[in-house]
Amino acid sequence: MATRIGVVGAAGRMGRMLLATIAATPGCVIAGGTERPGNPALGQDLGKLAGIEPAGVVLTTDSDALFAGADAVLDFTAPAATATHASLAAKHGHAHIIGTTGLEAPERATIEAAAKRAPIVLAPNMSLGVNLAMLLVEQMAKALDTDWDIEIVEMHHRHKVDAPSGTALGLGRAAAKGRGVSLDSVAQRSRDGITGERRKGDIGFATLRGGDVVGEHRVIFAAEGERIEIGHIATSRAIFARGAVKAAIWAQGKPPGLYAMKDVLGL
Ligand SMILES: NC(=O)C1=CN([C@@H]2O[C@H](COP(=O)(O)OP(=O)(O)OC[C@H]3O[C@@H](n4cnc5c(N)ncnc54)[C@H](O)[C@@H]3O)[C@@H](O)[C@H]2O)C=CC1
Ligand SMILES: O=C(O)C1=N[C@H](C(=O)O)C[C@H](O)C1
Repeated sequence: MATRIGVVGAAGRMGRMLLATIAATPGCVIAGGTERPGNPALGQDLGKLAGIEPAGVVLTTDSDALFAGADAVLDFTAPAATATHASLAAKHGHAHIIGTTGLEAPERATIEAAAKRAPIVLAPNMSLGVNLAMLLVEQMAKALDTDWDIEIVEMHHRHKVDAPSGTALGLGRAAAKGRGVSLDSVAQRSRDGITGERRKGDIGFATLRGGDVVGEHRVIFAAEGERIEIGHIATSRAIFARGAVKAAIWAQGKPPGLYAMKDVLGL
């Protein structure tokens, strides 16, 4: 039996890439796709929307029906929409794969509650490279003391609405974990004006936005006389889409729970 995978936010940048990736993955079929009311692509064939062969399923606004009929739903939308979708996943007990970033405490709480009734994979970055980098950053932060200043630089396309990126914050959480502290207690999310000297142990973030940059991240460990850098450059959204489809297949038959990409990738 094929794995039936749906996509919410199917007309978005990631949505279209996800549709094409599902169609190209052996053993998977497009179960459906949804968008917000008023989206000009509503009623279009999902294959056509993704620039591939017709899929015989059209774009609708009915996310409830999508969660009812799909084995897994991929969600790269926006925080409020993702919280609503998590409740639908809980209602139907079907897998929910969440890539949406910019989630705040209320949306996270809804997702955690939903994960008691459905398997949910939540990851700010679904690429193998970034998830490996997160593990390396944790190990490095554990090995290096606070004489090594940690700074995280990211750059994304001009349309991105949240900052710092979910991945940058994830890398920051990995570094904080390595140091045995909470990120909230050491994060410097931006700097401006007379900031005073750098506080020892802080983890700093710098955000760049421009053009069509898919996603670039650099974690810098800077000490007196030397510097170590771990970087990742995404040149195609296909890396995120492949990770999401892998997560959807992996989640089949898993008990309800909140999972991370490192569970999916076995890292
Ligand atoms: N975890 C990961 O690996 C990655 C995460 N992202 C994240 O995914 C999200 C989306 O990114 P993009 O595709 O670039 O944005 P986008 O703006 O191109 O697409 C989002 C789509 O979701 C739709 N949407 C919003 N509310 C909806 C609702 N209630 N029902 C159905 N559709 C709805 C929008 O109309 C839009 O088409 C962002 O939070 C981004 O940071 C992006 C790439 C990789
Ligand atoms: O908005 C994007 O495009 C991306 N968002 C994710 C993030 O916030 O980290 C992942 C990726 O870098 C692309």
